[in-house]
Amino acid sequence: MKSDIIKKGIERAPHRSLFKAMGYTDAEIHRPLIGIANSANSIIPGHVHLDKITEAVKAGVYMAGGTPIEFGVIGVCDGIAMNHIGMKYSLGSREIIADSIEVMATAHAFDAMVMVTNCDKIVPGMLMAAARLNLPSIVISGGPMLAGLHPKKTGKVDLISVFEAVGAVLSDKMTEDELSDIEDSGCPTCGSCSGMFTANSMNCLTEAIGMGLPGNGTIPAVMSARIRLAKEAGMKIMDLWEKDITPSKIMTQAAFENALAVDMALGCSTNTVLHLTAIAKEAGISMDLNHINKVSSITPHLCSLSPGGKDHIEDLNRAGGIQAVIKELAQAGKINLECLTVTGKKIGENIKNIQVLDRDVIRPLDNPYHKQGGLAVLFGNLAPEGCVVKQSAVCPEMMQHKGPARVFESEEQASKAIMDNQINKGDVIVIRYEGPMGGPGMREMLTPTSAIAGMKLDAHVALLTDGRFSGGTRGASIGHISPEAMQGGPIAIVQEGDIIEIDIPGKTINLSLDQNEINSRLSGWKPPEPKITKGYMARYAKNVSSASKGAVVN
Ligand SMILES: CC(C)(O)[C@@H](O)C(=O)O
Ligand SMILES: [Mg+2]
Repeated sequence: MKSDIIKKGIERAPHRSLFKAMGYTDAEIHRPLIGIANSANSIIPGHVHLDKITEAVKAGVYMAGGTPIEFGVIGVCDGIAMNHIGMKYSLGSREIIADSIEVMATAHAFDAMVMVTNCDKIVPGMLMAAARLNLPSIVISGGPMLAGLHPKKTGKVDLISVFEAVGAVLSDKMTEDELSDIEDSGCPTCGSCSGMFTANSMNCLTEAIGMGLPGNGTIPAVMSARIRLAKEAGMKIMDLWEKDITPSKIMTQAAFENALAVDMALGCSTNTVLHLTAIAKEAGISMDLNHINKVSSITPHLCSLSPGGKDHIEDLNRAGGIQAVIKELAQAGKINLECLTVTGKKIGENIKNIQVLDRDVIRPLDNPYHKQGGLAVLFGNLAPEGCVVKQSAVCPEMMQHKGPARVFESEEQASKAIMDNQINKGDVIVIRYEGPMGGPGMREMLTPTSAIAGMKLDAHVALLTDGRFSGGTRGASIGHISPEAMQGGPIAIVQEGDIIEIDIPGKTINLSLDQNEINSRLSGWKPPEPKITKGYMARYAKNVSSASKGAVVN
């Protein structure tokens, strides 16, 4: 047993004595030690109940003959960090999460791991740790929040309704009283925000890649089935430990392909591109942006989920969840059924008796919501290394667009201009120096994109940035422009009024300037002073890679 190194033999009496100080019995010490990475806190709605999930996981581990050992993991609420300096610290928390789990598992010689997670950076951080440590591991999420019901109108509301309502109030399309109704009803329970935003995107892909049990992506946080799933995760980890089923046997190249196909069918967050790339790197697998277009071109978009569509994760769960989406894709040969999963079985066996239960929530492949998948990667003289858009949430009018650049050096400047009604129909808003190095931290910008949607400008205005977006962002919002401005990418030399041409079906994004002009402007460019000069983000900015490589810290 790996943990023998801390508990076996005469020399380890002091170590055992320390375990005994905590109340562990000899019997418990002699069993496999299962590290439980618990990211509970009282600042993320998706994490407030994770102590309950952890308790259930521990019960499962005990039932199956192991000893659970819990430790804490940090987590940022992107919603609360949104639109201020706090968001600069969010993406980088992913690496702290991965590193801190590596430290805890290695220092204490755990035999296997259960990762208790839910929200945006905690899921990928934990998957990165799982790949790096390569100990038998299961990821169990706290589950999605239910959608809210508007108290006075028919229809569902969610966190994005609240963000968009702000834009509606500022453009006199809604009263403050109605905003307050939506504020009170948009987030009705604990759990990760209820649409196909980043947290749920990553929880669903965890299931698709084989690292979460069936149901992990979609069973709502408030359902008792979620507690039962957590107990099963606790029991199952003992099975994986006995059979030595490690992440490297699950997160293979083929498993990443499966995850990408599910990503395209669901219409996941643009952030999945960053996170899958970063997890693949830890797993020793290469994932380049061109590949996303290849998968997207052959994988239809089957589910119409918020922010682009009408449904929420609770509807997807009712329709059969991720296993049903996998089944639908598998019937057309778009899934590798041989991939091993944390059930201890192959995907093909997991989906044997699965059925799609609602054909409007999970459409058949021959009648999809869109012929292509949720994401597109565009290339051109403005983004030589690529940029990402959630094409399934772009209005048809904006799939091809040409307009004058409106240039802003930060999210704050752009948000102010939008809220002060200084943006005209046809404009292409450019927000730069918000990249991984320049931000630093590649802020997610839900406030300006939601204001545009709430003001009903999303059929007329595009927004480009070297920063990133929320999974809740809709409209022609094109992020991750690489190389970023701070690294001398061409986005740095765009001037007010330059014409920008966007062609999402053609996968191109270009500045209507000849290359000599671009080169001459670039030769006069100098990087601005860093905005954060001390602490974690100053160190992060020095070491972070381009968004096109997953914004990983090398
Ligand atoms: C606040 C949200 C909705 O979680 C957002 O941060 C996302 O990325 O989806
Ligand atoms: Mg987010």
